Amino acid sequence: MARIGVVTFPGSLDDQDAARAVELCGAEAVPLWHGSDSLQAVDAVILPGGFSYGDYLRCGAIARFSPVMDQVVRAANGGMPVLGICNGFQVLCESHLLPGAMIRNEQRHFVCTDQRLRVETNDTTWTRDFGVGDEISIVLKNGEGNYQADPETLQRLEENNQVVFRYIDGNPNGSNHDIAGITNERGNVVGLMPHPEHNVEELTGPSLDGRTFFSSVLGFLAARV
Ligand SMILES: NC(=O)CC[C@H](N)C(=O)O
Repeated sequence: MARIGVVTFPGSLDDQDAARAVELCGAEAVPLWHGSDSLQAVDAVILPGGFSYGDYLRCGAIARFSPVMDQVVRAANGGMPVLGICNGFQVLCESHLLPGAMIRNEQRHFVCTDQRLRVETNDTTWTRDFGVGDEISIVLKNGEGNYQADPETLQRLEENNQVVFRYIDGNPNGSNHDIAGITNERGNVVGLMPHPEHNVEELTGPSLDGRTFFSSVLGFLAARV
């Protein structure tokens, strides 16, 4: 059975939900403490949502220096699948595994909503089971989700097909190019502001679109063995 590591930083909020989603989708969730310098032989890593280190400084700016992140960066650069959800996406940007940065939402309010997204590429480890152009609904809940990058970076992301998700039916936070999620050039590292781990069960609905992230990575790992 595939082993998916879920990192817990001080202030992580959604690590338990991410672990539950991993198990519902048929893998073993392996808890990884932020102070550990071992990834415990996991096959993939999820950096979950929350308020790591209390969101002091920019969100994710302190978590980046957690000992476990040295291992995550090394593994990601070696091709391991890594998914950063919301605060996890912020940590991936702060760690320079993904380009750009997040600033406060344009309207200066915390946003909590069922957000419509368009899938822009399925050429990543975490989106291979989606169709390009699929429109999905995933929970969005953050205060610092306004994705910013310089014009050259935005152009490179667009030209390389590294924009993975775009907000549709309105931009909720002012993100450049309506960007909700991006990937690295290799497609193994994906970060997004919405929370797929909250869209995996009928009970909490409204969609089950989050499951496709987990089926995607599990399919990738199964094909690799
Ligand atoms: N849900 C989250 O992960 C929130 C991330 C971060 N604390 C923010 O408000 O932007």
